[in-house]
Parts: sequence; C-alpha cells; structure tokens
Amino acid sequence: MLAVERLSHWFVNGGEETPVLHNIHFTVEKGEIIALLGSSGSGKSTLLNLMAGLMKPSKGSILINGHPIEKMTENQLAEFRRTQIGFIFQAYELIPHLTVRENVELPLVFQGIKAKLRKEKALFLLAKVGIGEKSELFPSQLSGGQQQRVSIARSLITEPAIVFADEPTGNLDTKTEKEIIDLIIELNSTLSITFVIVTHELEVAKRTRRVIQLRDGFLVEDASWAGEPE
Ligand SMILES: Nc1ncnc2c1ncn2[C@@H]1O[C@H](COP(=O)(O)OP(=O)(O)OP(=O)(O)O)[C@@H](O)[C@H]1O
Repeated sequence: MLAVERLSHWFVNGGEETPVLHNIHFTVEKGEIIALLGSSGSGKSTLLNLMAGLMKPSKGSILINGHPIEKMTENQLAEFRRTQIGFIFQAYELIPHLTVRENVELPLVFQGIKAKLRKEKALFLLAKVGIGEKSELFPSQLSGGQQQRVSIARSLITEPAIVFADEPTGNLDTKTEKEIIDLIIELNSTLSITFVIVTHELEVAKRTRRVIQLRDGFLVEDASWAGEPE
C-alpha cells in the first residue's frame, strides 16, 4: 500500500545542504494504522510532505499502491492527491462560510460529482463521525473536537487509499484528544481505512498498534504489538 524505500532528503539553500532524513525505509499495509512519532525537528513534516507528493525526495522512492509518486508529473500528482490521499490537519482547515455538510462535500465538487450523491455521502460520513445533526451549521458554531470530526469526514469522502493525520489532536484538550483518537481507531477498524498519524505525543502514538519513531532524521524504532494498545 505505502512503501518508503531507502529515502533520504536534504534541503539546499544558497549552495548549502541541510540533511533532514537519512535512509528511511518502511512499508504500511492496507488497513493498518500507524503513528509516526518524533520530537520537533526530527523530520516528521518533511516525511509527511514527501509521502503526500508535495515535494520530491533527494534520494529513494515512495510508492503508494505500487505507484512511485516521485516519478509522476505535476498533473498526475494533483489528480493522485485529490483521489488517493486524505488529509486531517491540526487546525482543521475548514472553510468558514460553508456549512459543515458543504465543507465535507467540497473534495467531490472538485471531482464534478453531482449534488445529490455528494449530499448523500457527506451525510453518511457525518453520521459516522458522530455529528449527523450538525450538518447545516457553520464551523464556528462547533467545538474544536466537533470541527475535527468534520475534517475527518471530509478526509474520507473521496474514499482515499490512505489518510495522513498531521498532529490531529494538537489543538484539543486531553478528553477530546482521546475521543478523536478513539474515532480514528474505530474508522480504521470498521471501514478498513489506512491511517498514518503524525504526532510528537507518546500518549497518542501508544494508542496505535505500530509506532515508527524518528530522531534527528533517522528511523530509530519500528515497533508493533499484537495485544490491545494502551
Ligand atoms: N526548507 C527547509 N530548508 C532547510 N531546512 C529545513 C527546511 N524545512 C525543514 N528544515 C529542517 O529540517 C528539520 C526537520 O524539520 P521538520 O519540519 O520536518 O520536523 P518536524 O519533526 O516536523 O518538526 P515539528 O514537529 O516542529 O513540525 C529541521 O531541522 C528543520 O530546520
């Protein structure tokens, strides 16, 4: 499903190279949920941007469903991101003047899907994430946790191959954080959606069955366990 193969990345500024990722290698199977854990500056955002096709790696390869994304043209990449990848952001990134339902429908508007089908899918997903009754409200009328639920529904509406959640609970209190991670874990198990949760919080990472840890751009741990996560 996702294969990161011998990936290294460095930034070049004014002729000077800053190495950021070193020989990162791992795979994620369909239906898995993993945490990508690392402290600030460890290279998580860079790796996420590479996996989402927002930048090309200096060395190595990233395959999603067998497609090496660094070999795609800009147009292929844009289409790929629109259809195969879902994003959940720390700050929700909802559009304030659209209703909750319209926000969730938006990725399908860009795909030219008809209004009736868009609405059906959005309402189904809003019910799935537990805020079916909020569909006609605006984001500002919702709590942070509810807004993150909207953003989760939006990330799923194109039925992507993989969803990247970038610090999805970074703006939430501990109780709401737990509820949102519970929801992501439930969606992973009931809908078999593949999730990569990027976090600097060990508490969040420990909730998944597999943790990949980055330190100073190196993959220092790839640990899975079969029992119940804590
Ligand atoms: N465009 C750039 N040019 C040079 N160095 C960069 C660039 N972008 C990031 N870096 C460096 O790469 C390293 C990793 O940064 P990155 O943002 O990937 O880390 P992170 O783990 O996501 O941190 P945070 O949790 O704070 O977002 C840092 O040392 C950063 O200074």
